[in-house]
Amino acid sequence: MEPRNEESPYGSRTVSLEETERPFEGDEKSNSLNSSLPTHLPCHSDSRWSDTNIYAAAKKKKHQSWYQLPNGNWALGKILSTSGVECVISLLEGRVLNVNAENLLPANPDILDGVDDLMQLSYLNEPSVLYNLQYRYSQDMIYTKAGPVLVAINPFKEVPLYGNDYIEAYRRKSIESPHVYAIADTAICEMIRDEVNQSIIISGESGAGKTETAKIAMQYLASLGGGSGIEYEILKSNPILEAFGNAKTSRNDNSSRFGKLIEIHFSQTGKISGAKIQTCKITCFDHETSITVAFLCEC
Ligand SMILES: Nc1ncnc2c1ncn2[C@@H]1O[C@H](COP(=O)(O)OP(=O)(O)OP(=O)(O)O)[C@@H](O)[C@H]1O
Repeated sequence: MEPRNEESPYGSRTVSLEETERPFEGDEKSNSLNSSLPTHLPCHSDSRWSDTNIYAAAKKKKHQSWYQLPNGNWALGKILSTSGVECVISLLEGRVLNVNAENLLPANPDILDGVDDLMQLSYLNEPSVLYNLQYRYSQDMIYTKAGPVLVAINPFKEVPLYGNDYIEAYRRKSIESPHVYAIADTAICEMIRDEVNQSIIISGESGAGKTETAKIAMQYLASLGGGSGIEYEILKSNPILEAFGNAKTSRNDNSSRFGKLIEIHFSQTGKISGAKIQTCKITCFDHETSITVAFLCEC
């Protein structure tokens, strides 16, 4: 997460809260997001976000809204009334607050809960994105698209999303859910169709799951075969490299202490014909690593 933007309308403003005894009538969306959201959320004062202003949203339809609590968490609530810049909002947890409208962001209708592409959200603001990712994650849907980008959330447990059946289904395109297999498949198809080299960039903070994601993508590419068993040699190089270059850190028991650039070469027929793995030193910032593993699929 990026540090809080001090110029954000939500960052430095002191919010006065007036709680009343008004009972809350309940609502559909879970309020579990409130406690689990990070306390330091980046906010946007950019004009791009001005169309998400609560006035516009509240006037169009009586949407639920996100209210950023003074501790930085987002809480879902329903606007009861607006007067000038002030709004009365009823939070799911039961509190009714008198808040500045600029501290509110519109929430999406329930029908958009859990959409598999964030681009489908009517309101693409931060709490809505986080809510959608959390909603999917709670159902073991760890992959979500953000247009052409795949967002992967580390499940820290086995999820039944991998293996030959899934690989076959993604190859036949009988599954459309976002997945690393789908990304690898697109790269292969576009490489063959356009005869242009493809790259898959995997980035994230330490422990985010980059190395595992890279292995999953390689598993898919290896399933395309190479004829000489080269694809299995590529996969088997992982534990050897990890034995030399990984170490336990406070964030990850199996943390890569080097960056990796893996080139996979393909024949004209789309079979793996070779590979080259380059390692590079990673830069550490405050004991964190943010490395990028890049795949180059070359024909
Ligand atoms: N898709 C996944 N399914 C199950 N567990 C996962 C998955 N991705 C990551 N993990 C778990 O998270 C741990 C950390 O993942 P990984 O080593 O890939 O992180 P990383 O981003 O490469 O970290 P570093 O930058 O420190 O090397 C793995 O050892 C594994 O236990």
